[in-house]
Amino acid sequence: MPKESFFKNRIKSVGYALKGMFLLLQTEASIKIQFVIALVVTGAGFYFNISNTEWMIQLVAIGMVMGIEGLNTAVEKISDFIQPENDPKIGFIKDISAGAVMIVSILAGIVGLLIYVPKLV
Ligand SMILES: Nc1ncnc2c1ncn2[C@@H]1O[C@H](COP(=O)(O)OP(=O)(O)OP(=O)(O)O)[C@@H](O)[C@H]1O
Repeated sequence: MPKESFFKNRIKSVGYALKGMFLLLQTEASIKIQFVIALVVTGAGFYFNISNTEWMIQLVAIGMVMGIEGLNTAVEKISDFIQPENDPKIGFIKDISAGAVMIVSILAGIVGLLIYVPKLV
C-alpha cells in the first residue's frame, strides 16, 4: 500500500473517531452526566491542587468510565439493530454491558473518595 494512502486513511479514521465522540456527547444522556462529573472533578483537582500522581489516576478513571460507557452505548445500538424485539439473550448482553460500566464507575467513585476525602476532613 502506498505511504500516502496509509496516512490519508489514518487521518480519516481520526476524523470518524472525533465525530463518534461528539455524537456520543450530543446524544447519550449517561455520557453527558459523566462529562459533567468529569468537569466537576477536574475543577476540584485544580481547587485542591492535587498531585501529578493523583491527576494521572483521576484522568485514567475518567477515561475508563467514559470509554466503557461509549462501548456500552455501541453494544446497545448493535443489540437494538440486530434484535428490535424483546429477547432474553439481548437482555443478558445489555445487562452485562451495563455491568461493565458499573464496575468502572464504582471503582472511579472509590478513587475520587480516596483523593478528596482526606483533603476535606
Ligand atoms: N430487546 C430487549 N430484550 C430484552 N431485554 C431488553 C431489551 N432491550 C432492553 N432490555 C433490558 O432493558 C435494560 C435497559 O436497556 P436499554 O437499551 O434501554 O438501556 P439503558 O440502560 O436504558 O440505556 P441508556 O444508556 O440509553 O439509558 C437492559 O439492560 C435489558 O435488561
